[in-house]
Amino acid sequence: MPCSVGGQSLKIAISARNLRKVYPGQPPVEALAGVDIDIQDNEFFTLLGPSGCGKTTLLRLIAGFENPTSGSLEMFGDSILDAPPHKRPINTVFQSYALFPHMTVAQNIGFGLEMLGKPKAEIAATVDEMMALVKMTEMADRQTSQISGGQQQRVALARALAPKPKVLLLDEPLSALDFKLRKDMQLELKRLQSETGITFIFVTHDQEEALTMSDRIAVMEAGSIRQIGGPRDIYDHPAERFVADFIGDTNFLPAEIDGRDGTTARVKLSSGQKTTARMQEDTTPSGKVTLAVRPEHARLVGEAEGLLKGALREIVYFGTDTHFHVDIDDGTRFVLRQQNSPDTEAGLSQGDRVGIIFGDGVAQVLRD
Ligand SMILES: Nc1ncnc2c1ncn2[C@@H]1O[C@H](COP(=O)(O)OP(=O)(O)OP(=O)(O)O)[C@@H](O)[C@H]1O
Repeated sequence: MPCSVGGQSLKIAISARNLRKVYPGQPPVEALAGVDIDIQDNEFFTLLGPSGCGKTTLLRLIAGFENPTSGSLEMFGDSILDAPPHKRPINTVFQSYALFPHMTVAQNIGFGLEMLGKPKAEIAATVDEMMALVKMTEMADRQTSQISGGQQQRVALARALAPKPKVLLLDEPLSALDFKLRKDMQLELKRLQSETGITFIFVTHDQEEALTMSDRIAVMEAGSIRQIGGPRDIYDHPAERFVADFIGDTNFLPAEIDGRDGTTARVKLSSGQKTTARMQEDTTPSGKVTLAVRPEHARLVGEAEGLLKGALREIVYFGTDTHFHVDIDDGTRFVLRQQNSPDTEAGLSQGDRVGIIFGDGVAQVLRD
């Protein structure tokens, strides 16, 4: 199913409409509550959300390990609901790599191809290609019980990529790795995706991981998708309180809508000062609203210049940056994060009256 974004024709790899999954039980669990999603061919797409929000269920429906209760699910324009898992050009990498410990690296990578009955020469060529791709050629003859966790992860990836699936599903594949290895593998996965051109659908509950790796992110909560967008879009312009809260730290401010021009709203803050804020195209807020402002997007100034005014409550030094906690006069707490330089904090102490400013369009109007 082609569609057009910015004049470019894009193919949709996976498309779901009103996809529901209810697990039977007492009471039944609605794991997906009507999901609409279009995942483009060749993109690194991430499903992000807290534990139990339905990420794995959505992957399992796409893979064919579960059937939906209702709704449609298409791959490149054709329904896949009647296709069993092995007939879908989709492969999955799980959190537990599920490698065969008594087989070598090369045998593990070639195993799926052998099951598919591919000719020996083709298997050998693909295994070589995959080992080079994940940089494991030198370990071809090692048993997978004799390699490290990070290397096992590479082998699991190579094995999943070997049959050249059109879509690769990755269910928290980095969560068993330590911090440093995880960082390295994040970059590695991104490289693998762009080199192979395969659509990656990646599941994580780690917001930083999602922001680092993804072309687009779907933020999920309680079986629903709350927002889909690029990392910057999701971070700088969260559409609702859940997204703003789940991804990074945010200040929430009461305000009143004073007019609108497209996606720009004129707003009046509790101090009576006016500024402009961004809003989603599909919302029509009026009257009292809540704004979100990231701590690093605001600056401390003298009280007279402030859009908001208040008293400095706490100064917390973090090495690279300092957090300033301000009790605003309307009773709310505002936290600012400023990068440290030799003159940061100069002359400021607890109890001082201060002003807070942020640029036009920096604040985001949240959906109710
Ligand atoms: N086989 C099942 N039978 C009954 N309920 C299930 C089953 N699998 C998942 N659930 C429930 O469905 C909801 C969604 O689960 P799912 O595993 O999709 O969430 P998740 O976002 O992947 O969570 P996590 O990050 O913890 O893996 C949860 O409430 C879970 O308890």
